[in-house]
Amino acid sequence: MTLVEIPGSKSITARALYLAAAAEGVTTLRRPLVSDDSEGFAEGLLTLGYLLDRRPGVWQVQGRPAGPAVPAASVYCRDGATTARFLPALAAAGHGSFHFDASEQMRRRPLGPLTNALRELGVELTHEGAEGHHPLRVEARGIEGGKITLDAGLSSQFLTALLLTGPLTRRGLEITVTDLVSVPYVGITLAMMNAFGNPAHRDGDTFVVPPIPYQARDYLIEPDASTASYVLAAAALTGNSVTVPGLGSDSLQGDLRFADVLRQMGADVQLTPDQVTVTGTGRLRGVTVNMRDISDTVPTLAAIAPFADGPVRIEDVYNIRVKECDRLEACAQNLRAMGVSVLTGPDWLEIHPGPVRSTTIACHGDHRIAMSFSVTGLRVRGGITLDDPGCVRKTFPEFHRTLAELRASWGI
Ligand SMILES: O=C(O)C1=C[C@@H](OP(=O)(O)O)[C@@H](O)[C@H](O)C1
Ligand SMILES: C=C(OP(=O)(O)O)C(=O)O
Repeated sequence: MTLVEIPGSKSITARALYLAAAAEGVTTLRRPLVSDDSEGFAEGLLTLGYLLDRRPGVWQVQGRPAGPAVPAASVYCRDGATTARFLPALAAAGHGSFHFDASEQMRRRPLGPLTNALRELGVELTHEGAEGHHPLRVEARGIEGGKITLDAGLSSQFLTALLLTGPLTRRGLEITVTDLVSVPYVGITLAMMNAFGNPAHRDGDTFVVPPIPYQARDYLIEPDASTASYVLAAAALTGNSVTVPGLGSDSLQGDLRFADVLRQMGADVQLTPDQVTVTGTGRLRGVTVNMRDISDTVPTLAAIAPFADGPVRIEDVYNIRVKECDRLEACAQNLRAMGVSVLTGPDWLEIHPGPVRSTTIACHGDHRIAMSFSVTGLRVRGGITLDDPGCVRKTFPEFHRTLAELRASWGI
């Protein structure tokens, strides 16, 4: 059995930073993720005038329930959709003139349902380029609050941004969703809002957020379940064993359900409240899985699928086409380049077992494509080459070292 320390959850770090910034008092965050996404989020807060002290393993944030501490700022959100979607909503609840922009990759990703909802709430917001995309300008004068409807069928982050902002409005928010993907991420949002003192809750298709202020606290960030998927998949694929401490049945993260997919495929999975162990059994069965709730792990499953004993069909994942890249096409393209037979539809892909040959993976600047196909490389003669190995910095800067250490401990 090999113990692997996985860095903190990107989603929980982003929410914790938002909640800490909006709370009354000083919050201490323990084991935050240190990566391009979370540093981009923290630097966005610094640009908005919040006070942050970042030491190894412990970040402290001085909360400001009134909103940004500066009258004007220009925030660069890098590639991070949590930064690019949560911070404009935070700024809108304050007072001042705020400009937001992001990388080319992030500029292409949708924002419209969120910015339309903010406008519906009375926020003066203009898109400077394409409508519904970064860059944008927010003239913030606080938010009164009230009832809105939202289409979160392309991204749950639109809903999370509004939920997090609800307690900063004067009357609170009632948000009715007409569609919603990535539901477990909304569960993380509500659980963390509750942990910071706001009793936000879901009532059918409506989310209710009373205008009750957040309170600062001490908060421990769990390891990232999507990041863990690579080492868990590596164990299942190579017949080895991996334990991830700090991530077990007590986790807030839906992506830990990826371990259930590995179990369904034949791996041995042991889950305790605070750790998960996956052991490969030498057998990987073909499966059909609906991954709407856990779509960040689609590339991980696609990457081990050719070694299953039957087709692997992944369904209901339309929104992976609007992630860092069109992940459905990127998975299919790279698998085909390795000689694997793949069928795709608007929201599904089906991968057929067969021999896999060495190739250069087109990462499309997407950390998950790079990390997933690095796992495939463990079973390919000659390995695989990545055209952009550095893109893993978005969520897991130490990925290549961690994988090399695993290989060394397993002798492969
Ligand atoms: O709220 C979050 O932290 C996230 C929600 C999910 O996005 P979508 O809701 O866009 O699917 C997920 O893919 C992303 O990595 C992180
Ligand atoms: C989709 C992802 O990131 P985000 O949407 O937060 O940029 C991801 O990390 O897989």
